[in-house]
Amino acid sequence: MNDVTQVGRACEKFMVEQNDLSGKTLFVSPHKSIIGKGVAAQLKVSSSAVNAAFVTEMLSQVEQGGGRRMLFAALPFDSNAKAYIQVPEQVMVLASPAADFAFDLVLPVKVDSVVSIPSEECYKSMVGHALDAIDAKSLNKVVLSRSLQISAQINVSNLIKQLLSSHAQGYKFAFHHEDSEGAMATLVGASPELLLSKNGVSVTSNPLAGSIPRCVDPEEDRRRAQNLLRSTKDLYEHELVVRSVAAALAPFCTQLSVPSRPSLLSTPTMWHLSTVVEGTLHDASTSSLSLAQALHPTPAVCGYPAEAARTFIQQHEGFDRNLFTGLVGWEDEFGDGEWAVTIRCSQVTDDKVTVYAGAGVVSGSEPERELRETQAKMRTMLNAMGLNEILEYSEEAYV
Ligand SMILES: C=C(O[C@@H]1C=C(C(=O)O)C=C[C@H]1O)C(=O)O
Repeated sequence: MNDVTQVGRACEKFMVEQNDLSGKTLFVSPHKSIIGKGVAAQLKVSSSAVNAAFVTEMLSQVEQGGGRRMLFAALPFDSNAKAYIQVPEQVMVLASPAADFAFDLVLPVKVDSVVSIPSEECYKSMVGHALDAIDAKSLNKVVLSRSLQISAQINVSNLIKQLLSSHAQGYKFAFHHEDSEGAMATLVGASPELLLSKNGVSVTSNPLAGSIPRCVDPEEDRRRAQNLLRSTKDLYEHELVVRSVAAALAPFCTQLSVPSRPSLLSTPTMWHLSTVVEGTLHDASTSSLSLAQALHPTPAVCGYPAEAARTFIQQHEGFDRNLFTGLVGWEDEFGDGEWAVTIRCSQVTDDKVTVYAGAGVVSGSEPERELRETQAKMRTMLNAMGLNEILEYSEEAYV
């Protein structure tokens, strides 16, 4: 693989110099940027058919310029839905750009219509139903989401540049694919959540759960963060996720380190409870994607118990999550790779963009606050598109 340090800030230069990033596949983590040009092979298959042997076979069949052979993939929330795999003709591995370069972008975007599916009122009543199911002991946690379907023409290249310049941390991605209606689409996002990374025998997962929107007033912002760290409801919501991640990784590991308390992680719009789980694999050849699939969907995006939560989501959400709350990332021919949870993202087509967000519901959750949480999470994408005015947002809910 290219020496990331030698390449230095070449990626930043690359990003700035390119007028159009829209044709390229990107996965930019805090450490390195993987950029794919051209398409040597691509597949759209049922997610349940994707496994390590499948990926090895696909990589072995293509010619690829660059160092190690690599592929990108995006897998859906639902294992019966389609997964997308793409082997680029050429791959560049570069240092990640510092997020302090500015773009004079975001031209006004003309919005023809905005529809929330489900509507905000329906979202709140769905949270109410979930609380009834939790009271009745049918489940402990369910993550409920909604989508904003916006008729507008979004410049994907500008959107990616905005996300790169405003999110130094986290995982920025752009993945081009043919959507369920056969239209060209791009999954674009800046996810704060690492499902799994694997390098040799080392594995890391960084589940997030338990969240509160940030505040422009620094004192209030700090107060919210401290309240989150002490919130029994959020600590419980978080613990369910960490337990499940640790249990899924344990069979593959000789050693696993799981901190006993979460720490805080921030994005420009949110505070999250965060735990970094680190392990050592029995077998260095276990592929990153197969490990990521063993974890997915964690209770951070589905719920607990998983089956009851999945059924609740199918019966109530009323829209197709598709790649939202799935996973996106890359893997090389040795099985090393990085997989982010596809949250804080949008699906962009020629004339439409869909923005998604969800929130975990446990005993003690309140419908209005969960709705506010989805609004704050949607701001990651809306701000980057220059559509900050679309949602009415009230700070009052947190005073
Ligand atoms: C579902 C989303 O986020 C997930 C839910 C979280 C929560 O409920 O606290 C936090 C991080 C994510 O795991 C989203 O951002 O849309």
